[in-house]
Amino acid sequence: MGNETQPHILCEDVVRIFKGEGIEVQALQGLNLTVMPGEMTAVVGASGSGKSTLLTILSGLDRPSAGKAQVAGVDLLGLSRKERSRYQRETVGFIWQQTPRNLLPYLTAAENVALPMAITRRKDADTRVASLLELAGVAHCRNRKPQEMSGGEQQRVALAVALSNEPKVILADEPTGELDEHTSAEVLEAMRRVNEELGTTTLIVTHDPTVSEHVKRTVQIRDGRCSTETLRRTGLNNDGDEHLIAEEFAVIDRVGRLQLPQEFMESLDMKDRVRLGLEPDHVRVTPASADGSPASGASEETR
Ligand SMILES: Nc1ncnc2c1ncn2[C@@H]1O[C@H](COP(=O)(O)OP(=O)(O)OP(=O)(O)O)[C@@H](O)[C@H]1O
Repeated sequence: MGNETQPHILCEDVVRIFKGEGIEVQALQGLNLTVMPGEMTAVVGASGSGKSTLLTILSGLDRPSAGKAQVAGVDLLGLSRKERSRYQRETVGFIWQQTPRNLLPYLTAAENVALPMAITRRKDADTRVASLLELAGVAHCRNRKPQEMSGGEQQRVALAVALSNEPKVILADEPTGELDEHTSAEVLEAMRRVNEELGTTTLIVTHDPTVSEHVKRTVQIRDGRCSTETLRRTGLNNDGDEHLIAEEFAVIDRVGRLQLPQEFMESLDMKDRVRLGLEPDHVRVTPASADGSPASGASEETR
């Protein structure tokens, strides 16, 4: 399994620039992301924020213009063609939004799950097919072809397919994008169960904010960078009952850059420059007026 104290997903200052006729789009603008082994993380963001670009890079289908991207110790910048197909077959498993991309229409669920193992010549394929379909909650679909299954069942079979060669990391691109809320919840629940039982590191990229309710960690991507993170954990209230606690954090990178929430900036009319003050246990950020003097109501730093 390699060194499990190393991140399973590591992006450092990842930049992806698309150049067209006279225009240049910076889809990723120095993105930093670390996902440790066994974590299940959702990356959420508005349309155009760079989510698909990130997933395409992590899946080995595209390369960053600059920066470092590693998955399970594999450096995605320097992959040869052969190494890339091995990476895609054995190191990562994929679930795409469009079910035809996940499953072959003329094969049954069991045959779809067995197919990647035929390529890697696994000897335990039969028992794995049964146990993975069971784990994904679709054992009853074993002999059905995709068109004989609901959208949610197809995505859960896709999860079993993605797991067939025991990947270290599952990458899912909008896996619930074409499903209603109830069916989405079933698919996400299956993903959570797999993550808990097999410990497979899971990254879900989505614009659907309800996905956050099913994972412990949600990273918000804005303008091609990770801006905030929400961590969820269970805690006890005064009556001793368990309840969910969600805490939002700003992301700070290795050189100290962080993004202030838009609403904070608007509320205090912060633009162009701010004053920073180091306090014993926090850093103070104070708006400055255009000429550099403190904005009205803001206190001057005492020396
Ligand atoms: N091949 C490409 N050529 C030019 N620009 C691109 C290309 N792919 C993505 N972009 C641009 O990069 C930015 C990020 O796109 P990306 O698809 O990663 O966003 P997204 O968050 O996945 O959006 P959505 O949720 O709509 O899929 C957008 O401005 C997009 O127009």
